[in-house]
Amino acid sequence: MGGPSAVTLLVGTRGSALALAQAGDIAREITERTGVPTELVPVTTHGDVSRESLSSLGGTGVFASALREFLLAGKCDLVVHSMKDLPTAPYTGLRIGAVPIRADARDALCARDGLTLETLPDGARVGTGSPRRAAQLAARRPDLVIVDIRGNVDTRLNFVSSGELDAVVLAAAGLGRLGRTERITEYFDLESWPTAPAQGALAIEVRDEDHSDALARALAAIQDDASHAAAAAERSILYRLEAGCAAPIGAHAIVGQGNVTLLGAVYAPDGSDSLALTGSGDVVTPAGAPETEDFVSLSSASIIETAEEVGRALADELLARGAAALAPLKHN
Ligand SMILES: NCc1[nH]cc(CCC(=O)O)c1CC(=O)O
Repeated sequence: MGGPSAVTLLVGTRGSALALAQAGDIAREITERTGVPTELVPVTTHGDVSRESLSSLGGTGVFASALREFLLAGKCDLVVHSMKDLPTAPYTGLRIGAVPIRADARDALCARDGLTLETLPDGARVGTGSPRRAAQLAARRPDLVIVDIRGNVDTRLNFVSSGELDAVVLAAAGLGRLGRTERITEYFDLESWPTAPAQGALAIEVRDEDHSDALARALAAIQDDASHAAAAAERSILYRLEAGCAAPIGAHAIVGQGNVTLLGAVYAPDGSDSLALTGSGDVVTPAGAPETEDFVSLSSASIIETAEEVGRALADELLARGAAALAPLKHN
């Protein structure tokens, strides 16, 4: 075997413009920070080619499974997922090796003529494929006509340019990665409009047993503990509720020095009711330990575990207060 300089890390990604943009960013960052060469390997998934709505596809895992099989088969060394599209159940043989610094977690309105949610005319047509966004829209503006749409980011923006819809709601992160933020007419703040668990975060998935030196250096170079812990806290709500990425659930975590705070909200699909709770916990790190590589990974694991515990406790509280009666939570 050659040394790390003889290895090229193969980065598996979906073939959509958004997936290629984010995987390209990660591949470039790995090479810049470690000197390890990287190469993108696009894989087509059922979620990319299907014209069915996200809710009818079932949501959970339609984008992830082809990539995961590709990785397990050894056809690439790591895959880049939008973390919000990644099912929360552990996948045998794979693990999340790193979560890089999270992008903007907010949702954004892209409306015609600079309109905002408040200034859209009565009965305006607003597109989204997400039951959570539909519920949040209906809660604020019951008069809106919510249209179930699918397609990649540019396809959805085109519904507005063509005049077919008055507005669409999209993730600010995706718009940013594609250089489309000039289409945003309003950002929704996370306290009143929490978004999908882990929205804006990427998950780098690797094979459990792959401990190659080049891969370990790549993962360490892009890992961001606070982003990982925040996304993990939000996702553990979904995991505990046995819900999928299509469930009408919003979450927003903030991981600061020594503390994690978490907001979780469950919506009735028609927006008529919702339940929002907050929780928090102290982040435990082994105090005074030297900053060795072992210390870094030990402290990551401990921050992430604490964050997940906060998410589980919040999910239990949501259930105790009737979340399951508000919305269909369990994925199929
Ligand atoms: N559901 C599709 C999807 N998956 C990831 C993103 C981009 C945002 C992100 O990386 O979290 C989007 C588009 C959107 O929701 O507007």
